[in-house]
Amino acid sequence: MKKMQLIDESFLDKCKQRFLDLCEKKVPWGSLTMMKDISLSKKGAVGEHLYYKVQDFVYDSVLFEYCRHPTILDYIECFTGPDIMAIHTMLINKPPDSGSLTSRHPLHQDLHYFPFRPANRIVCAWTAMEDITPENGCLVVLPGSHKGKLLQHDYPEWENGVNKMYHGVRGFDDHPIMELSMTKGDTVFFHPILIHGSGPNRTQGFRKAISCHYSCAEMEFIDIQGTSQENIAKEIEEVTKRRGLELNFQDFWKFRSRLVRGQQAVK
Ligand SMILES: O=C(O)CCC(=O)C(=O)O
Ligand SMILES: [Fe+2]
Repeated sequence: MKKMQLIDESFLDKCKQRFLDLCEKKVPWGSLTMMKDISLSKKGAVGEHLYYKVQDFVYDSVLFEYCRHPTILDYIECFTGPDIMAIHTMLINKPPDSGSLTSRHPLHQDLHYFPFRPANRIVCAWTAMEDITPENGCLVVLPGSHKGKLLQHDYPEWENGVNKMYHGVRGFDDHPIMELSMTKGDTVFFHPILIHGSGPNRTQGFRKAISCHYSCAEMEFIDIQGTSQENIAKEIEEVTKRRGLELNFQDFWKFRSRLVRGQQAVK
């Protein structure tokens, strides 16, 4: 589902400024995660040219307003019901590609990252923070793929390396894809099984989008042992350990989610 100019431009400009302030360390990072592009990092890029993502902004006073946007939540409620958690937050910046094509995002299903179900009660809102086209790396989707199953994900074998956590599915490169050109403020809502990704940014400008995954408050956490999600669980647990948190995959997701409407589930 795509909604035209759902979010107003001045709010998106505020988010952009927040991102720039974070890149330049003008505001403390706190519990935010700032991620560096692997090839731009090797080339010595800094600031907006280096960071491709800020995650975990549910406690950031500026960016969290996106997750609580009343119009977005009215659409989200159709999928989740009245008690809504923001579970995964990202502002994705695509700096001009260094020529190594690391600004691509491989085709994937977001459910790969989530140890809770049911999938039909999870939905992503993704808003273009500027005009986004095939040239600067728009979203690409495989229409109808949300009716499929969760597939095996691994790091793609790209010549110049792959950014952290960019796992992808294999065998879909020849499938017909749909490119989602969007103007600033346009928002897409999509299912966590939908196969999607994004192309490289071949322009000299930046491409930014802000997104939040939501779920109903009463999700069931699942044991992913013996499933295709073991590899991402292991990777996430290693990262949290390095940060001194020692959270398991399930607790990691509980820790970073926040109620945005209705009531928290009591368990
Ligand atoms: O904004 C993009 O390029 C796609 C991001 C995405 O699908 C993700 O991080 O899961
Ligand atoms: Fe995704």
